[in-house]
Amino acid sequence: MVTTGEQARKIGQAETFSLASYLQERAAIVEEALDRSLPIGDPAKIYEAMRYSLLAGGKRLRPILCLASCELSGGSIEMALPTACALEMIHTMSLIHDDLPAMDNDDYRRGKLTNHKVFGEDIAILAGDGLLAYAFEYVATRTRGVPPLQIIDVLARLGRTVGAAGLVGGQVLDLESEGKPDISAETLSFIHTLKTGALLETSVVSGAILAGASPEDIDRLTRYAKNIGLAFQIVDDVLDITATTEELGKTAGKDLQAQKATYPSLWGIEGSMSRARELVEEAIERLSVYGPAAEPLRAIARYIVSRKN
Ligand code: DMA
Ligand SMILES: C=C(C)CCOP(=O)(O)OP(=O)(O)O
Ligand SMILES: [Mg+2]
Ligand SMILES: [Mg+2]
Repeated sequence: MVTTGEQARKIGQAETFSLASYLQERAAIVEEALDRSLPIGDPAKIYEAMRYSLLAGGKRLRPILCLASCELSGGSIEMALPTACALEMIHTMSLIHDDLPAMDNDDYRRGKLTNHKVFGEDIAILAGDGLLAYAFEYVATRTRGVPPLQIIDVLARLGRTVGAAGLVGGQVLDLESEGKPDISAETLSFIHTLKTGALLETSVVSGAILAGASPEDIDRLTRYAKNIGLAFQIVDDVLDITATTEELGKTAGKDLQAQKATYPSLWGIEGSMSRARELVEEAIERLSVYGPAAEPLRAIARYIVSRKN
């Protein structure tokens, strides 16, 4: 059974749960923790490059999911905050590297020039490496109030998530699929699941593990997370076509330009959105046993399909 965290209970019982204020409040907690997590060291240049991208804004969805799932599972924000920061460090690394000329070659990210445009390709590669390594150090050295075996479990899952069995593997397949718009829906879902879904899934699951959730709860939350992970990337591909560069904070229309295999290239915009909505509805059904305490996770799932950036 799930022990409901005090905060999750309060939020769940509120008559009108406001996602906007919830996201704003949680993003502020994450923002402050990220700022504190990485002071400028020596050599200053690399720390500046790492901080430039880590603190460039963004929705902070992965850390917010981790905190929400930890609270739903009876844990506290404090327990999950180092892991939440680490998830954002890893995500930021993936964006810095994804934007490099050798990969997607993008000039803008989060409304600012990309890391390599400001610091050069050499430093951008190293800034990504630095963030990735620091993420693991940060979880290992800063997590408090959690049994060591649970911390090790989180570290192992982070490693698997970011490696060839996860994000890195997905990025390889994404690059290899360029110029092959006839790719199968199964292959495309597999690419999405690895390059984007894996980290979103680990964001949710790591929060539950830190809180000591039961295997049944971890299984339920994993199913929820797999669905929202895939839905997230489908919507990301749709937004690349329907949103403006200004809204996205990154150059719109890049997928078409690079002849990426995407959901809209296979199913069209409406077909893709209805698949994303279906996945989100299924994700929400998985949470029915939790009652009002899971309202934040339900609202985030809906937001994934309604978001504008
Ligand atoms: C963009 O993620 C990257 C992927 C994996 C599609 P995001 O929309 O969460 O970016 P941000 O962190 O800038 O909000
Ligand atoms: C998944 C990772 C690691 C980076 C972003 O993927 P995409 O290349 O599909 O997305 P954007 O650059 O459009 O954010
Ligand atoms: Mg890419
Ligand atoms: Mg890209």
